[in-house]
Amino acid sequence: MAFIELKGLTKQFGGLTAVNEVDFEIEKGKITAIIGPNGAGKSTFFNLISGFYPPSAGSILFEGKDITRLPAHLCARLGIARTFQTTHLFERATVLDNVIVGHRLRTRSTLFDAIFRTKRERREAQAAYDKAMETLSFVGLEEIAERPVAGISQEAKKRVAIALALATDPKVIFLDEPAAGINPEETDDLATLIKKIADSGITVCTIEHKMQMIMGLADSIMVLNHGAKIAEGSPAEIQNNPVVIEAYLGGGASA
Ligand SMILES: Nc1ncnc2c1ncn2[C@@H]1O[C@H](COP(=O)(O)OP(=O)(O)OP(=O)(O)O)[C@@H](O)[C@H]1O
Repeated sequence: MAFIELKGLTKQFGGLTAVNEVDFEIEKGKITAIIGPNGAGKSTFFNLISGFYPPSAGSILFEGKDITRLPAHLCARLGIARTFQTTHLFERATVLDNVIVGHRLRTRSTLFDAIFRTKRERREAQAAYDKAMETLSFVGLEEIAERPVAGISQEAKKRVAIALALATDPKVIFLDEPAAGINPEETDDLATLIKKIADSGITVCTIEHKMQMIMGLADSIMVLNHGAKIAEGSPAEIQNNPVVIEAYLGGGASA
């Protein structure tokens, strides 16, 4: 049984087919990258597998269970987490409070518990705090836990976004362009963190434009172009694939 199996995955927006009959498997414990030229359908594909858009056709199996039409919050409960752009963070809240929100998704106190501070609510609040601190330590942000997000670097914000997803104890984490907008040295540091996540047993699937980073990091790569899968394989196979080179260079170029 494949860990995640996609069959004929398709998404249409009006007359435009953004993702076109993609068959793909994501292997447990590995780092998989989705790449492709601008407008290839990467973000749409990402939104389909993390439950943010229902597909127009096709199916998604997670550990053998059909999750094709499962909404995002229920996908999260099964262990599927995704990051959002750093613009989704609460800038005026602390790093720690941002991550606690991620953990709370998984706890179950009702409004009654929250108002009357029941034992269960207090227990859950403590668990959320402990989990957030553990996650911040994992991503290397323990020392700035009490700082407002507004005052930290862009690279630290990227780590907060990842910590938020990790706080839900996922089996798989989907990263949306984790290295966009940061410098080469920070990109290397982030690649080290992504490797650490995979080494801890969490499957990683990432969209990224930074080719050099992906080639050194991914176990396998899937290439989308005009919504269709045009190649998949190891970084070496993808780098030497003439169809991929053609898609990126627009044909004709001999580079
Ligand atoms: N919500 C939407 N409504 C209509 N069209 C959309 C929507 N989202 C994406 N598209 C279109 O689907 C196609 C694929 O877009 P998508 O954003 O998935 O590509 P991408 O590979 O992520 O691009 P980029 O690398 O530029 O972010 C594009 O033509 C885009 O205009």
